[in-house]
Amino acid sequence: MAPADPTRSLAFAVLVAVTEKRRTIEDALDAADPGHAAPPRDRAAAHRLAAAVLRRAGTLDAVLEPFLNKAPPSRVRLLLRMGAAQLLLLDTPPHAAVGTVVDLARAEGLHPFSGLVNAVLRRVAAAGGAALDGVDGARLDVPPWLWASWGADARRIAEGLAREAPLDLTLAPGADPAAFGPDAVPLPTGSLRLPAGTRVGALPGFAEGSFWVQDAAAALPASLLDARPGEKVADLCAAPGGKTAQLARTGAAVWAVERDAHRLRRLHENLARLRLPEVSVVQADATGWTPPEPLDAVLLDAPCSATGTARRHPELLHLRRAADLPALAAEQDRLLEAAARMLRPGGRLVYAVCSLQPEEGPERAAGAARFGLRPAPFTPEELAALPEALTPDGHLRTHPGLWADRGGMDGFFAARFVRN
Ligand SMILES: C[S@@+](CC[C@H](N)C(=O)[O-])C[C@H]1O[C@@H](n2cnc3c(N)ncnc32)[C@H](O)[C@@H]1O
Repeated sequence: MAPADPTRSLAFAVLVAVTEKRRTIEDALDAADPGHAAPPRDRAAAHRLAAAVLRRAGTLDAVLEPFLNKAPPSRVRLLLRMGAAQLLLLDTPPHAAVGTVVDLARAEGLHPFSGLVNAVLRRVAAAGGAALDGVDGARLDVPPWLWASWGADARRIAEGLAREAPLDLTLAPGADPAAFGPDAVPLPTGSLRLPAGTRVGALPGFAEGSFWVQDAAAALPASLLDARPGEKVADLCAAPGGKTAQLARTGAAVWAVERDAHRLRRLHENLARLRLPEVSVVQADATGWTPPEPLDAVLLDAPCSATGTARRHPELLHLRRAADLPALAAEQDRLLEAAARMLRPGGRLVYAVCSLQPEEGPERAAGAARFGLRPAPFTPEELAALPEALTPDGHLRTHPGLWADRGGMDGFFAARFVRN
């Protein structure tokens, strides 16, 4: 029996853990490859393959359907999706895509199905790109409850989610965009964009702290807080620290508040790499934390369903449920109330979530008045670089369908308030 290819084995283990144990891709990779024993290239390839299967699962099933007489067992379906994804989405040569998945079927104890896997994938390979003709991938790849929740933007969002996300960087002051090579594109909002699949560790200036990784949309809420030198500012729910770094660069005195010890370590590491030791890092539940004195401004980047990041974390499309939202909304309200208490009268709050769900964005903002917060809408001047993200209520709303010709962006909602 041919040994299974390590990249495909790893990808399969990840897919099994995501679909059967409801793990994230990252957690599943860590469990399947403890201590990062696999070469970084294999790990990255496994991640890319698993992500492609999860991102386009509906499309892949529609392609496979005509070649199946009856529904295969779930693990066999995963193998078939892996094969079809390599053939149709990742440009893997047919002999490699089919042969490795057939070997994997045997290695995983699915011998009785290796003939079926071989026959179906050969037919998909023979059909080639034409297998995708007439398949409404945008509609099929998104669970119906999410599609319905995105209203008129659903199709554009789904089309954005179908593409791999580029790598966006926020540069430290003085870092030279030209050092990142000819493929690096400066974006109108200030981020620097590199092609999908760029390896972060290989970029110049990583160890020296010349940049941090942050989607172009994720960089907006902290800039919109407009913190100024000498102001006292809190970053609530701070790890891994992208927004803390932005705030610290303004010259404001920053408290970064994070509850989770493991994520706090990453925050410390990032701040050390970026040479931002002056940030006061606090391990605390933000709902119970009181600043030493009333604050001028607070950024609340609340925990959320994170559906806006599904380009980078396509498993979220499968893991999230509508039933998750009420508990998240209740926690977001508790955090909003706590944030309001931290502010001096006239102090500013930016509430942000990386969610596309109305329950976590506009519906939370609409109820903020009961915490003594009045709206301070963003202005067209502030969003001159991205006017399509300004809503009629003066909120920020980005989604993966925006900037389609430039590679899209994550979905974010942000609203600004002033404390009464
Ligand atoms: C959306 S992430 C924050 C991303 C971060 N602001 C950044 O830009 O890098 C949410 C974070 O909030 C933390 N968190 C969730 N609930 C919290 C609470 N009640 N108090 C403090 N931190 C909390 C989570 O551990 C997680 O690290």
